[in-house]
Amino acid sequence: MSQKSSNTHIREFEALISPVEMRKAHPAPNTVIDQVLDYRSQIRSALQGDDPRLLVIVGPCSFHDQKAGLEYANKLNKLRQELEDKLFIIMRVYFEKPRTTVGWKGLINDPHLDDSQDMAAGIRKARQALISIAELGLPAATEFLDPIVPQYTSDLVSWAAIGARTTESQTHREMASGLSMPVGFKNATDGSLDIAANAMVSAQAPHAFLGIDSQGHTSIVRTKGNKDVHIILRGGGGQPNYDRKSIQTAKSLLKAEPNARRIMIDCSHGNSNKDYRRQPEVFEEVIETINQGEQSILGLMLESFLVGGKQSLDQRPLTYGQSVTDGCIDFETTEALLRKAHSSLHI
Ligand SMILES: O=C[C@H](O)[C@H](O)COP(=O)(O)O
Ligand SMILES: C=C(OP(=O)(O)O)C(=O)O
Repeated sequence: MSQKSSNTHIREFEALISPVEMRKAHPAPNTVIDQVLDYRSQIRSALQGDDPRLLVIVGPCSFHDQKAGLEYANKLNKLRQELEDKLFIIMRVYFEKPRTTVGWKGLINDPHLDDSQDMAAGIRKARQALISIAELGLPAATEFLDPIVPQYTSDLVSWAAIGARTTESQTHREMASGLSMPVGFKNATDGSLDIAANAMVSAQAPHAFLGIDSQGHTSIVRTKGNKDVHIILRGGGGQPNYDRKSIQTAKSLLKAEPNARRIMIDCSHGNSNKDYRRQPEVFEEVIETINQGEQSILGLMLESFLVGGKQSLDQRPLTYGQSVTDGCIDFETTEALLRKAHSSLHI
């Protein structure tokens, strides 16, 4: 009898409902879709230098709790409406966490936070959260990690990131070339910018790759290429890269069109040396750089939640509104920072 030679390390396969069935069960109202399309086109204008407002991608490191996430979204949305003449505020609604080794992989992978990995519920919860946030009128930003996921959620996303751990991956560049929204590529965790610059070239080109269609059928996915791409400077290798010299280095590497704004600065991660309390000083220094005439900066990213810091998932009960992944600044600090930037920005 011949021995089985494939799937020897697979425990089980569990079928998932198709993207079209999921979208039917949790439909996005037409008004919401129109708004997503409008937000994407406003981000494109900012990328091209036609809209001078500063993008601020702000919100929890990971979205783990519907109630706290929506409370945060409500507060942020009020601030967004107040400051929208100078700041284009978009909420970080991150459902997928790429880990350095192992750890909780986000709401889509493990929505019950107990290693049961009920991804069917995870995708459903993610979609429900995105609909609720969109219904407030607040644009959503997310990181796409698993190339299957966009078929389930991307209709509700205005801006997407490819993370530092996947920017060099061909699979992620191919996915980005087919995404419908502007995409930012992080520099590598060791600080190198080349992989992000290469990702931007790759994602602008058409590709063909294997994926699923809206019916869930395995398909050859042929993309048109996505011109709406930029770099995200997140620091790395023990060094920050939000200073003027690093911005000049990124500019010469990218050789961007004269008016384009193709650089976003992440105030967290390597730029804060993973100390969330340092995010405000990074943010304020970049605002100062912009006020001194630097025109290539599209926006800033902040990790922020209701309560400052982070907590371990081993701790129960969990503290309401506090990050279960990277440390975040609290909402009060975030609000003060954004108000100050709004009054000091010369745009
Ligand atoms: O933004 C989140 C984390 O920095 C990223 O997912 C890596 O986390 P880890 O190093 O704790 O695994
Ligand atoms: C994982 C993230 O960042 P990075 O890819 O820069 O580590 C993130 O922004 O959540």
